[in-house]
Amino acid sequence: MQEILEAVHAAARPWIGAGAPAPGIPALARVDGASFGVALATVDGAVLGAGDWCVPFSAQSITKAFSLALVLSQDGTAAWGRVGHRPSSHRYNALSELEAEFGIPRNPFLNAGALAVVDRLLEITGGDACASVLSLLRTEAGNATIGVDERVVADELIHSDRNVAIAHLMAAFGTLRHPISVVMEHYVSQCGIAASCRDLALAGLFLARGGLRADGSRLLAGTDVRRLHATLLTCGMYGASAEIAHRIGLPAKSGVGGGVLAVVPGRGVLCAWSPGLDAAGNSIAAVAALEQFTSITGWSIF
Ligand SMILES: NC(=O)CC[C@H](N)C(=O)O
Repeated sequence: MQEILEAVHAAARPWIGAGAPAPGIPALARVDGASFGVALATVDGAVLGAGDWCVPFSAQSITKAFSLALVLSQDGTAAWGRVGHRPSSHRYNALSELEAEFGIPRNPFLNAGALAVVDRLLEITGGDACASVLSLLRTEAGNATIGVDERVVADELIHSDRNVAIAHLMAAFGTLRHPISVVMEHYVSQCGIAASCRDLALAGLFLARGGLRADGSRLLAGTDVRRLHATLLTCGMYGASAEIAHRIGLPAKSGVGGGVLAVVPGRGVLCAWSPGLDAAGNSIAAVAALEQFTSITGWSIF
């Protein structure tokens, strides 16, 4: 497997540096565009990687899968009453679809959907939404040093007009229960969590284990894991989700920090990272790496 990850790194090399950093978060644009890492954590306890696989980067929207898992663990099927599970062809921070659909976000991985999930998580945790996501990541990854990059958070709060507009629109429709400033603070802090490919692959293993955490306790029921996987496959890579399903064939979640997390149910979790993004907001080199990995190994849900 180590050789395969090295081959994946080599195959991704022509794509490293391609694309652009996320617009509107200057701290992300300062990350070295030549960075690349890929990690694999397996259900039988192996964790390995290539390139910058132990370097922390801004997890951004990858954290949306973890906050959703926490809400699903509490609410189960009822979670889907506040947020849909249909794909969107709009950008992750679009407003028009939300207005047309009466303030109910299409899916939990759009910014609107993630704000609705954070709003519910604030209720569940008694106001500690971001801390609960951080704690889940730290415990599952076995790394207490995973933290929030406050420079990224500060930059994002300065450039948050669009997300604040989304929150106001949802508040106008009655979708949010907490003050907009509180929801925004927790959402942006959650997005600002910095973790490495290694950390994220380990932290996501409960998805590959059918909902079981590292200590053997159950985080999610089987039905909720299945629904989370289906939503990742169809919505996790934004407007490019169908294209990515075609290329990689795994439930996956990207973030504008350049990371992509992909789950191989029953086998393990992959995380690839490289900062350059395509127009949909997905890392070009990370997607190329995951495509190469599934082509070599045949690990796919199809
Ligand atoms: N796609 C992403 O990773 C978007 C997250 C980013 N923090 C935002 O709100 O715009």
